[in-house]
Amino acid sequence: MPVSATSSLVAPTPHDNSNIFRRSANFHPTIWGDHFIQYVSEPMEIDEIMKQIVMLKEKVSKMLVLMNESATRPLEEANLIDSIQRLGLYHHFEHEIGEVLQHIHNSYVENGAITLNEDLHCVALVFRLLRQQGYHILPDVFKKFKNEQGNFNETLFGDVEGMISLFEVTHMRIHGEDILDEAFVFTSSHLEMMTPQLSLSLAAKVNHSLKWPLFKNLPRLVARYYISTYEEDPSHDATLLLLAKLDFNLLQKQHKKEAGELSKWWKDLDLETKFPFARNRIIELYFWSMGVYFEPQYSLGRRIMTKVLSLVSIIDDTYDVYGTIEELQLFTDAIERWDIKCMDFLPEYMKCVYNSLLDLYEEIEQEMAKEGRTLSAIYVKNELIRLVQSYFTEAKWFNSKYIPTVEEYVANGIVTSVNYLLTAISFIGMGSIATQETFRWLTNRPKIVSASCIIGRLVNDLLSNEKRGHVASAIECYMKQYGVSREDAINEISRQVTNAWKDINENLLHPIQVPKPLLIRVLNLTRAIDVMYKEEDGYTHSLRLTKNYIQSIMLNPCQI
Ligand SMILES: CC(C)=CCC/C(C)=C/COP(=O)(O)OP(=O)(O)O
Repeated sequence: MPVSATSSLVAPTPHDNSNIFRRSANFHPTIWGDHFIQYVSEPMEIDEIMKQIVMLKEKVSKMLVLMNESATRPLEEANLIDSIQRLGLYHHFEHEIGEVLQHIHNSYVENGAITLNEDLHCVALVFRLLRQQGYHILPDVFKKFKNEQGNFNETLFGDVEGMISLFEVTHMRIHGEDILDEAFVFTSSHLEMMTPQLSLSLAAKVNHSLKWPLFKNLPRLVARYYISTYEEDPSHDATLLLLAKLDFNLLQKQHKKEAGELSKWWKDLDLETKFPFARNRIIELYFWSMGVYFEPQYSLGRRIMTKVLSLVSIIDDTYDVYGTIEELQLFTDAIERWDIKCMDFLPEYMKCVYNSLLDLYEEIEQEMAKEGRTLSAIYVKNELIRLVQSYFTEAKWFNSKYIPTVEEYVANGIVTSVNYLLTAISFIGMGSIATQETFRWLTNRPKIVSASCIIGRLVNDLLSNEKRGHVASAIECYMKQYGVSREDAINEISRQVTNAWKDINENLLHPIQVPKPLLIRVLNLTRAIDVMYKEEDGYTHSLRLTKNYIQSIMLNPCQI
């Protein structure tokens, strides 16, 4: 897909700006202001904590090795691994966990089928852990929980833990797994009905699972929640809990500092004053980037991703809300040419974002040069150009009141979901495993990334379609094309989202085409959408759920 300039630049005719009708979206102002800037100069004082963490890690590592050597109790092993993962510690024990799961696979799986003769919770837990690891396990093992009529047994209603575990599994289902489609309907509907009869704590657990299923949640949010519930469980392992808390707090300090540095960068550019019509959400964007990779070594990736997103967000608002079609033509041309000289041809207010974008691209090039990966930067530039071209297509459609077909809309909308660009940027932060070959793979629009883009576009449309002042959303396109009600269109679009998740899940199973850590970035990008667009557009309206997320993982430390 070559990128080329589509029209020539001409200097804008001087005009009286005050006569131009400009739309306004009235976005709420920043919640955070300069709050995070104070953390830039806060001392890290990590030596003592690091020593403690190293010691605790050794203990947990020994626990895993010992368990693997004496491996006779799969439930115990699976529970330990599950706790380590939920507590946000997986990255410390990747190797040991891999060994234990391999052992479980060798001992309890034959021809893809789990042979464990255990209760629903145990079977579902082992299934989930193995599938998460990439093993292609068959869901036939759940047949034994069905009755002669082929329905799931009503006796399972008494087994809330088992029902929750099965519900969690269903989010990893792939195409053709009818039994897991049925299990999803069975568990979600019955768990919801059961909550009034449960104890307060169990009902809270059920409600949390229903709203934030593990597989679709962001790992830091999972960790913060689980650290508090694990502590309340009398059978918790004290070593594991202490390690989780210390590690969480240490990382939180790093995240706060990084967010503070980005806040300062944003403030120094003074983009808030220069683009009063745009959303001012630098901290929300850092949270988004942290969702993609939270681990300490990905600081560069988080920095670059947040900066790019903050400029993309201004550009999106310019195309959706503020810019006239003539101005947008000029900006699109300038981006296609990618040349600082184009600044002279842009309206005054656009110059700053154009200049900042070119500066940022230079920063990315320099960072990549340090790692001997200069060529990688070009993929980011190409994705940015495609994004802006697609924004312009939407603006032209809106301007001419054209309602595209669903196919036309989605082909363009998967680009404006921003996830192709974000995947390329996430690879920038992954070091040498993101080779030229993997970037080329990305350029060929692999299914897993396209599915993530489809989810990004459609979920955004499902949650914000009523309030949009711009191009017709997927729902409206579908309603017009097929002459159906809004409700029917929403059902169909939701079905497409479910299917796209199945594509993602399928492409995470072995054999995989690129290193798993790169695929995890795509998964996390998609999780970020699920979290951000939970009950509302939590990016635009960040005062409620998003604010709580940020407070819980970026500000509130765990009490030791
Ligand atoms: C993925 C991220 C964090 C991108 C940066 C900001 C952005 C464009 C958010 C989506 O806004 P929107 O809901 O207005 O998008 P659209 O205009 O495409 O509907």
